[in-house]
Amino acid sequence: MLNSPFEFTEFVELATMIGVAGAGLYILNYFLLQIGIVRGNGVLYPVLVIVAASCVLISMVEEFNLAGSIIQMAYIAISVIGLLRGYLSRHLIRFSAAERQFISHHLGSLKPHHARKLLNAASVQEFAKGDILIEEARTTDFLGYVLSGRTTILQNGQVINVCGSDETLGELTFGLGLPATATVIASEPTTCLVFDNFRLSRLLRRNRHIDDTLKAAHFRHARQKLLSSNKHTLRAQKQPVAA
Ligand SMILES: Nc1ncnc2c1ncn2[C@@H]1O[C@@H]2COP(=O)(O)O[C@H]2[C@H]1O
Repeated sequence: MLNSPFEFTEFVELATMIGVAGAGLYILNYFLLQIGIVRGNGVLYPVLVIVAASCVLISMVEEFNLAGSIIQMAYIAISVIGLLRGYLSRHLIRFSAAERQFISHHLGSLKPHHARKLLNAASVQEFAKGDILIEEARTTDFLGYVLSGRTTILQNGQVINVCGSDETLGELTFGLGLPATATVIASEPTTCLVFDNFRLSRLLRRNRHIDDTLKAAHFRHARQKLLSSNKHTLRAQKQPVAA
């Protein structure tokens, strides 16, 4: 209880200062969001909103305002929901064995909740020996990661390379929108993680970080393929020509 008018005035001043600090925090937080320093779906933004709203709410003890209190309590509740949702999506994520194989080879740096979003656009598909996965010169919508099996890469009907497990196929057309550089045929029963082009493109448009990580993985992979293709060419050149 406040015993004297002096203490009451001090309390009012303290409450006002807390309210002003809360207002300042609201403005700062919003400014940081707009200039891209904090992310709306990160942890810092809702935490600062909770602190700011609590400060403004405390300042209303001195002069109650129903509409203002409702707004502050709603901000706190919505931020807590956002934090809970983020926590659950980060900690209750499961991956199948096939998905873990893909992540460990391609997306080691991607956070699990981002990897989950990416893999929600993929499904496991089986291909029989002789199935054509990609046709040269066509604008294919096949983007796949080989989980097991073997594929032959042909250009103008000539074998230029072979690709097996842990290799990606169709990444050039997917990234550039240009016709496929080669034909890809399953040379034995092959299992792939195949991405749904539409869902994946929509996700990458919305999430720059996943887009950058996937592109970097494709770029690294293209280098590996170039090296293996060069080896394949050198081996073919060393083979004696049949008389
Ligand atoms: N020399 C090569 N070695 C391995 N894979 C290749 C080679 N050339 C093309 N490819 C793959 O075959 C795919 C054909 O479609 P894309 O051009 O989209 O992407 C190509 C690569 O994934």
